[in-house]
Amino acid sequence: MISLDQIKVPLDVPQSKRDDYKRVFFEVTQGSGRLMLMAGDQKVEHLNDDFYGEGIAADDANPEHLFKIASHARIGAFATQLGLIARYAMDYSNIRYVVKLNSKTHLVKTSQRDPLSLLWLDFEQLDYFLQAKSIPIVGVGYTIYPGSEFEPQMLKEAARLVFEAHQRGLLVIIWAYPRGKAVINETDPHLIAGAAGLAACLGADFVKVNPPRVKDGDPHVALKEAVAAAGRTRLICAGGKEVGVKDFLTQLHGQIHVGGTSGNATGRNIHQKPLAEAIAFCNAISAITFDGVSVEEAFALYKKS
Ligand SMILES: O=P(O)(O)OC[C@H]1O[C@](O)(COP(=O)(O)O)[C@@H](O)[C@@H]1O
Repeated sequence: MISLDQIKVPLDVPQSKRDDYKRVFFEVTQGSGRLMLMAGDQKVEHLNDDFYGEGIAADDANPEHLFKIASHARIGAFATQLGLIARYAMDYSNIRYVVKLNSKTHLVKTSQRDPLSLLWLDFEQLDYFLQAKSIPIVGVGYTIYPGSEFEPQMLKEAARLVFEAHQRGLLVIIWAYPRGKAVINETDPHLIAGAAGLAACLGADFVKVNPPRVKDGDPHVALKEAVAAAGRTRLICAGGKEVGVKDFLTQLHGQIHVGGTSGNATGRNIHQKPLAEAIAFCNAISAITFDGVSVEEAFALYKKS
C-alpha cells in the first residue's frame, strides 16, 4: 500500500490540482500503486475483429457490453474513446474513465505505411466534460509508435497532452508500441525498454507495453530492463490475444512479482467473455493487482464468482 503523501506529484500539476491528482492516483490504484486498466479502445484499433466471431461471446457484439463489465466489475479504470463515453456514460456513471485521445484502425498495414495515430480531440472538448463533472474522468491515454517515420508528430502531441492533462490533475497513460518498417522485432526486450524510457521522458504516469518475447529464459525477467528504464513512470503490460484464465493470471502474477510491473491493461481477455465471466475475470485480475493474492487465490475467486 502507499499513502497519499508518498505519491510523487509531477511538477506540471499546478498547486491547485495536486490534491485532485493524488486522489485520482489513489482511487485508480486502490492505494496499491498498481493499475488494473480495462482497455476498451479496440473498436477502432481492431474494428470488429475483436468483438465478433468464433470464440467471442455474443455479448461482445454490442459496445454496451464493455460498459456493463466496467460498471459491475472491480477495476481501476476503463479506457475508451470519448464518443463512446458520451453515448453510454449517462447510464454508467460509476466508472472511472480514461479517455483515449488518439486511435487508428489496423486497415493500413505497416508494410504499406508506417503507423500514424493523431489526436481526435483537443482539450477544449475534454474540458466540456470535466467542467460538467457528470462523469468521473480520471485520465487520458495516447498511443505512440516509436520507430514509425511519423514518430515526431506523435511525440510532440504526446508531450503536450501530458502537460495539459497534468495541468488538470489528470493521469496520463501512454501506450508505447514500437512499430514501423524500421522496427524489426516489436517484442524485443531492449526495444520495449527503450519505449518505456521514452514514455518516462514524456512524463507519463503509466506506460503500457506489449510483454517482451524471449527465445529462452523467463519473459518476466526480460521485463525488468523496461521497468527500470521507465523510472517513476509505472509500467503495465497489455493483455494480448485471449488465453486461458489460469494462464493469464499466472502471466500477470509473474509480470508483477518477477518483472516488477505496476499492473496490466487488458481488453480482449476481458470483453470476449460473456458478462458474468468477464466480471469475475476482472475481479480476479484486480485481486492479484491490488491485493497481491496468489494465482490460486485469484483463480478460486474467478471460479466462485
Ligand atoms: O498491438 P495492437 O494490435 O495495435 O493492439 C492495440 C490494442 O491492444 C491494447 O493495447 C490492449 O488490448 P488487448 O489486451 O486486447 O491486447 C488495446 O488497448 C489496443 O487497442
